[in-house]
Amino acid sequence: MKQPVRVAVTGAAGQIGYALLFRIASGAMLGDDQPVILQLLDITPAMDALQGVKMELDDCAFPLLQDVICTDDPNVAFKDTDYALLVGARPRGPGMERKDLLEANAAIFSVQGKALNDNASKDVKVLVVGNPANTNSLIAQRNAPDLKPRNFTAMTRLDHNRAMSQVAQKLDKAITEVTHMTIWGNHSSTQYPDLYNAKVSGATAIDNVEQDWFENDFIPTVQQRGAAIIKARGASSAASAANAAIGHMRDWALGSNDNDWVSMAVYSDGSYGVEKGLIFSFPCVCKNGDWEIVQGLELNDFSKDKLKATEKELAEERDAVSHLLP
Ligand SMILES: NC(=O)C1=CN([C@@H]2O[C@H](COP(=O)(O)OP(=O)(O)OC[C@H]3O[C@@H](n4cnc5c(N)ncnc54)[C@H](O)[C@@H]3O)[C@@H](O)[C@H]2O)C=CC1
Ligand SMILES: O=C([O-])CC(=O)C(=O)O
Repeated sequence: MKQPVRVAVTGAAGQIGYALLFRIASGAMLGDDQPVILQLLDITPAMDALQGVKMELDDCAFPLLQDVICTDDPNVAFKDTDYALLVGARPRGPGMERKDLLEANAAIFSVQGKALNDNASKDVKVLVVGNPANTNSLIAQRNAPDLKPRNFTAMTRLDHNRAMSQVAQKLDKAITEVTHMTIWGNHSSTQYPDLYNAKVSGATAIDNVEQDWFENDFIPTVQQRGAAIIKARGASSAASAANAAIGHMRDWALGSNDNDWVSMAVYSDGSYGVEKGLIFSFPCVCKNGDWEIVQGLELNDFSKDKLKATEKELAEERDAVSHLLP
């Protein structure tokens, strides 16, 4: 039997939390031989609701779940944690862009970055889900000087999965036929879902769809999918977001599929000309508990323009929170 690992989840009493915790406890994230201790953080007024979630976790009698800690103190939630899923943040409503949440949410991530720095395992793997996810991840990273910058990531896996699904449905193919998808940049309406490098049944995806569909249907559909869900459901995506978080962490911890890659917003090392230090979504492969940016992909002028636009937005978001970046 492996030693248990500690998994901190913030915003654990919220709607993504409700779709996420049971899957972590079941082994879907870290494997069905890996015992877990859940360390759940929410704000003080949510403690009753969080206790209710803990009661339900208990009532599942998950063999891998060794303990559940519920707290409103980030220093307790992040104590010795090996994985941290930072979900707790306000969601947007209709008519808002995700960056409109910066003012409400940014401060949360400076506090939590410091608490991670002071309490977490030095190898903690951090995934930021709360929006605007890339910039919140940057804030947490910059407030955690003793941790490795590459251990702070943000979630674009949901966009990646959305893009795969759009292509599969358009071409009437099984989802497993769609590979090598890339979301470049920000988890926002400037993100660039790239079909020049994606493949369908091994062939270049862009060659199998009309240019007009790619530019005027596919790209805006993927960019605006979060807003479409808010409009339809009256609440932002939750189960699909939790599913993407499971996929992101599972691949990072256990390795991504051979002969494919995944999209992860990670600390830019300057690859593809992207400003160093931004948390930017790239194509990544994961092995041995680490990620690496896929190098050498071709970017034509169209793609380069799209990368520049989303990079510019990320730089603007960063500048807007400079007071939180030590
Ligand atoms: N990156 C992505 O692909 C996606 C990101 N999101 C974002 O995830 C976030 C959470 O969404 P939902 O679960 O639907 O929201 P929710 O409102 O249902 O839950 C958020 C939870 O966070 C808690 N919270 C607020 N401040 C906190 C703090 N300082 N510390 C700990 N907990 C805190 C709240 O009390 C609440 O329980 C939102 O910002 C949303 O926009 C949602 C979908 C996809
Ligand atoms: O759109 C939102 O605000 C929630 C989210 O990030 C998504 O569904 O991609």
